[in-house]
Amino acid sequence: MKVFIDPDGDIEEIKEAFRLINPELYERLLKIDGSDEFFRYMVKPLRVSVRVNTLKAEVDEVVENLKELITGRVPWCEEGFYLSIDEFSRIPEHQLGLIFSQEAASMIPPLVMELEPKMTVLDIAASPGAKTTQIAQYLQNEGCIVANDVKHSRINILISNLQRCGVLIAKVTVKDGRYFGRFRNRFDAVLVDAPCSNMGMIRKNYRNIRLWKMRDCYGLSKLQKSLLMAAYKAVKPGGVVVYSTCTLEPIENEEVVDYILRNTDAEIEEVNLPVKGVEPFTKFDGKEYSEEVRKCLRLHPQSSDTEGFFVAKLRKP
Ligand SMILES: C[S@@+](CC[C@H](N)C(=O)[O-])C[C@H]1O[C@@H](n2cnc3c(N)ncnc32)[C@H](O)[C@@H]1O
Repeated sequence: MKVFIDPDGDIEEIKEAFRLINPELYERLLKIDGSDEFFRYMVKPLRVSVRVNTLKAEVDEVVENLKELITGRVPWCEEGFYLSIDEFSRIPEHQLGLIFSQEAASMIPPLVMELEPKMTVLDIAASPGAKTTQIAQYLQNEGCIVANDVKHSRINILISNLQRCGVLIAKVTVKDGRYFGRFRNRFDAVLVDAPCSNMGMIRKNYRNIRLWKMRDCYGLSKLQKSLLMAAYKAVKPGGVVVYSTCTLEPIENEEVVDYILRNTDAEIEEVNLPVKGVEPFTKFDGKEYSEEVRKCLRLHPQSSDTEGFFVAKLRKP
């Protein structure tokens, strides 16, 4: 069944559509952010954005060539631009690997990993490789990225994106990310762009309204805690672990970060970028989380006109 919601329609009709399609999700969203603006942005089509792949092209050169299509810059990412088209996969810059289609919020995690050439980096849940290719450009193709994903079915797309973008330093592995916990203090930086319930992706595909189930979030939260714990073990002292999701569900976000803060010596740092978020939850649904989680970045779709997103920057002392 194809879901149709008019994003410019009456706000009560938009809310009613959520309630009819998935009452459980509707009730949860009311607790997370019941504002009219939130519901309107939850269904507003996402702006198309791309990142220039500086492994293959200069930003200025691509901007000049695409100037008719560019509608603005992503304020927090020098290489990020908004485009006025929906179907860019046929434009030569894409096929040549000069640009990568990437939602503006999803450009944030690699930006806060403090990446430098020659580093050894673990991307624990990497496919299809948007962030792996971004990490490679900040490493200037010097060093090593272990790009891992558990799903065989998603490995080909990861490899083809790495090839298209000219990434020469990635070693692709197919493991459950929890496996990497055995490599203690090995990596300079680790990214956990975790599998999640995709609540923040409703703007991208309304199908996510129907698919979301609270039941799934409990299992995902458990997996996310174990992946983040493995990542934390694997990072070197002084190194950064970034945790990100495209969901707004607190048990997949603040609760996961709170778990690491309570069970390790991890320190949390603020995400220092020109992007506006909302206050993270320190209390939700009868649970209390560390005050430190206030340093996380929680993006509701209306905060910076992005998908719903969450980022935490952790450091091992
Ligand atoms: C949000 S997506 C990653 C997107 C990717 N980082 C990017 O920027 O293109 C989450 C990924 O986690 C993978 N995944 C799920 N369970 C996993 C596990 N236990 N270990 C490693 N990867 C897992 C999924 O196959 C999926 O590709």
